Amino acid sequence: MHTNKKKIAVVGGGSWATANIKMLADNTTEKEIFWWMRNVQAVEHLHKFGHNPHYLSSVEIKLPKQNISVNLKEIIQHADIILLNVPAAFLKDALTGITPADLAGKKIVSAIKGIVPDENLIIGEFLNRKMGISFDDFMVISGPCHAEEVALEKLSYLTIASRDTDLAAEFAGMINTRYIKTIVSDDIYGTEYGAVLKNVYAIASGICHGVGYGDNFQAVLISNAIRELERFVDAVHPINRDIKESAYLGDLLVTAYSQFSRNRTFGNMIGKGYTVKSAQLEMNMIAEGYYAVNCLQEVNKQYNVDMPICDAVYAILYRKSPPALEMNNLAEKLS
Ligand SMILES: NC(=O)c1ccc[n+]([C@@H]2O[C@H](COP(=O)([O-])OP(=O)(O)OC[C@H]3O[C@@H](n4cnc5c(N)ncnc54)[C@H](O)[C@@H]3O)[C@@H](O)[C@H]2O)c1
Ligand SMILES: O=P(O)(O)OC[C@H](O)CO
Repeated sequence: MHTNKKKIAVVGGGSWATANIKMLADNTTEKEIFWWMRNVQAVEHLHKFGHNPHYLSSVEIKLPKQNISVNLKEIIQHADIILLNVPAAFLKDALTGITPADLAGKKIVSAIKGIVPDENLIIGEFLNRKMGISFDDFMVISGPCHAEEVALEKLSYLTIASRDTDLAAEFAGMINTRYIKTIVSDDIYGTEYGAVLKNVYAIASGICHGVGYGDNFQAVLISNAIRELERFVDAVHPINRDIKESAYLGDLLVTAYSQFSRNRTFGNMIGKGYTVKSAQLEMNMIAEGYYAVNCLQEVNKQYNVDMPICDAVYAILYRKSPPALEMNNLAEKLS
C-alpha cells in the first residue's frame, strides 16, 4: 500500500456495510471513504439525510455526497482498498462489468461470510480464480460482531486475516476504535469457512428452537457444531489453529444465541413451519447460511467430512424434509 492518505471503497448497502462505514469513519487514521450500493433511492436518501434508509438507519453518515454512488466502477477507481460487503449470493451480480484490470494493484478485504453459488468458492478463492486477485493482496474481516451492536458502539472484537499479516495489521489500524478491538490472523481459509459454517449452525439452532427444543439441547447442538466446524476446516486447510479463538468459536456462539442473528431468526421461522420463500420474504435481511449449506454439500464431496448438522439443515431447506423429523434424527447422532 502507498503511505499517503488511504482511499477505501465499501461495496454493499446492507447492515454490515453501514456498520463498516461507521467504524472506518470513527477510526482516527486519516483516510477517504467511498460507498457503493445498488439502490438508487437509498443513495438519494443518504445524500439528502445522511442515513441509510433501510439498514441501521440510526447511524449518521457524514461522507461527502460525491463519495456515495450507484456507479461501482467509478467508486472503486478511486480506491486503494476495496471492502466487499455484498451477500455472497449477489457478489457476481454486483461485480458485473468489473474486470481484473479494474481491481489491479488494489487490496481487497472481504467482510462477506458466504460461498459464491455455482462456483462453490469462498471469497478469497473466487477473487483469486475469477478476478486475478493474489492472496497476498487479500484480507478477510470476521469475528463475533453484529452490525446492530456496532451501531450502539458496544465493545466488539474483529479478526483480520491475511497471508500478509503486516497488511492485515495495517488494515486493523484503520478500523479499531473505542468500541472495536482487532486481532490479526494468517488463517484465511479457516476464518472464511468458519464464518460460513457458523451461519448454517445458527440456522440449525433456530430450527431447533422453532420446533420446540430448549436451551439444554441447543448447548449440545452447538458443542457438536464446533467439532463439526473443526473437522471441516482441518480437512480443507490443515494448519495449527485454536478453534476456541473468537473468529471461530466466538462467531459461532454469537450467531447461535443472539437476538440479532439473521440466520437463527431464519431457522426459527423454518422450525415454526414457514416455507423458505415466506421466511425470506418476511426478513428484510439475508441469511447467508441458506445459500452456503447448498454449496457446502458440493464442496464436501471432495473431503467427505462427517457433517450431520449441515446435512440435516440441507435436507430441511433443499429437500423439504420435515424439520421436526430431521432434528429428531440428528439428535440421535449428537453426543
Ligand atoms: N449484519 C451483520 O451483523 C454482519 C456481520 C458480519 C458479517 N456480515 C456479512 O456481511 C454480508 C452482508 O450482509 P448484511 O448483514 O449487511 O446484509 P443485510 O441482510 O443487512 O442486507 C441485505 C443486503 O443484501 C442486498 N440484497 C438483497 N437482495 C439483493 C439482490 N437480489 N441483489 C443484490 N443485493 C441484494 C441488500 O441490498 C443489502 O445490501 C454477509 O455476507 C453477512 O454474512 C454481516
Ligand atoms: O448472526 P447473523 O446470522 O446475523 O450473522 C451476523 C454476523 O456474522 C455475526 O458475527
